[in-house]
Amino acid sequence: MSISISHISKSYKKVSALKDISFEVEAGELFGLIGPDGAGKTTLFRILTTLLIANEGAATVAGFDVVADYKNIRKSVGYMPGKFSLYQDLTVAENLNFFATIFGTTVEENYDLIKDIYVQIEPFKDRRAGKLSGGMKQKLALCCALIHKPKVLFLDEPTTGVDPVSRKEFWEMLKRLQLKGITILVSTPYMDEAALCDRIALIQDGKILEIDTPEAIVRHYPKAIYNVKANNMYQLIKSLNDYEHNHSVYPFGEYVHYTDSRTDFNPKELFQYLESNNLSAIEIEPTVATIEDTFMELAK
Ligand SMILES: Nc1ncnc2c1ncn2[C@@H]1O[C@H](COP(=O)(O)OP(=O)(O)OP(=O)(O)O)[C@@H](O)[C@H]1O
Repeated sequence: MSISISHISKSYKKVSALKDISFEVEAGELFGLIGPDGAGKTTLFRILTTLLIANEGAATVAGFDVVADYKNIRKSVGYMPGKFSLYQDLTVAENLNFFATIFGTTVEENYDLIKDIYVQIEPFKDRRAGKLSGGMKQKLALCCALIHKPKVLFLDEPTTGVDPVSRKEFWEMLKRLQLKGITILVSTPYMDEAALCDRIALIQDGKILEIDTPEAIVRHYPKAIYNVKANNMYQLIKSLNDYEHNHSVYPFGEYVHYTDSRTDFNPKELFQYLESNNLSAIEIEPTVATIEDTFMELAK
């Protein structure tokens, strides 16, 4: 077991950020914490990386208790916070050397681990970190979090604000790091990234809604789901929301995802209803649920 969290709660005065959270992450797992802004992801990361103390509960990381053994945890984990936290006035190379030095190691000693990532930012090694693009900053931050060869890597929303190509590359890098035996806990508000994890925990308002593999989470979706389209998106959503039999309605790309409250739902009936609401070019097709659908259903 690489991370074990048992009944953790944390409040900031009146705000209850985490409410009785428990789950475990296996050694070598790529585990995703999926939830919207304010769900409590950063608070949990800060507790696990010993920067914050929980009000209740206990947790261990790499076998060490987050309170009693905090010094050992700091040596064994890498943490990439959500906000860029490297030294903006130091160059790429200086930042990396700095982090290696404070962990009592050298860039050369662990170069193998970061090589794949570092070669991409090496052409800019003399550029100040503050002057890098978003994707470059993210790669440098990842190199700095890895430079002491951590057993467990914590990545808090590493792809927020990063372009789609860099996001894809980043996840490919994570998969390669996982193959090197590093346990990874990564948080993201992007549901498409959830599918790339071995297991995920869906979190909202400080509570875990479900924990499972992405495939199983989608399989547990309880309803038949439909892609609905028409000539006027705004009017379509309004009409569906007004439809007395709707169970859920929300925009999903160019479609609206619709579920019906009845077990004997007939799409033709809905078609006629939409027509009577002056909509045209209507399409109603069954579709498969995504993690986002499951999240919306559980969060209802
Ligand atoms: N230092 C603080 N003082 C008061 N409230 C806080 C503090 N830090 C976080 N909170 C509140 O705790 C809740 C959880 O915040 P947290 O930052 O852990 O969520 P998050 O899932 O990481 O979201 P985000 O991506 O917005 O940071 C939110 O309601 C937030 O406003």
